[in-house]
Amino acid sequence: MFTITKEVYFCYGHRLMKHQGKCRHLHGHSVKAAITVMAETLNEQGMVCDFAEIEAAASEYIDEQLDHNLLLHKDDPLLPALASAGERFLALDEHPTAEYLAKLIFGHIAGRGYKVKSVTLWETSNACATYSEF
Ligand SMILES: Nc1nc2c(c(=O)[nH]1)N=C([C@H](O)[C@H](O)COP(=O)(O)OP(=O)(O)OP(=O)(O)O)CN2
Ligand SMILES: [Zn+2]
Repeated sequence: MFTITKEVYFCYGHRLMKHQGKCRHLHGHSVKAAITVMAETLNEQGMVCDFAEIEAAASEYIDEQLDHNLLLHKDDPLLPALASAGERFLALDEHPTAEYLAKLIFGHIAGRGYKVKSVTLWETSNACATYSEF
């Protein structure tokens, strides 16, 4: 089995409503997502696929949905105020943790036909979460 990994960088604001500490308050992160795609055989170019293909598949989702956005749980009481102020935000079905964001990115890239092994989201320089289905 071959694997390749492409890293993409983006940033967002969020808060974790149920967090017992400081993360329940609005704050932001500049993050790295490491996307690993696998293949049993190489294509005619000798690749799993071009790194640029993974970046393109990731960026079409990340740039539109996550990057420079405010990621909040759909039940966050801030949502009505943000909407009436005309602020951009994304209301999520689950808490905007690194785990859930890794799963969202995984789902998008897998949905584009790539055999994704894992997505690891580095939320800080020393903390990451990984989603995989294999
Ligand atoms: N399992 C998870 N734990 C935490 C998440 C998460 O997404 N999944 N998120 C947060 C905060 O949003 C934020 O990422 C803070 O992380 P943390 O590493 O605790 O914060 P610091 O950078 O302040 O850590 P230090 O290493 O102590 O500087 C919290 N937990
Ligand atoms: Zn955070």
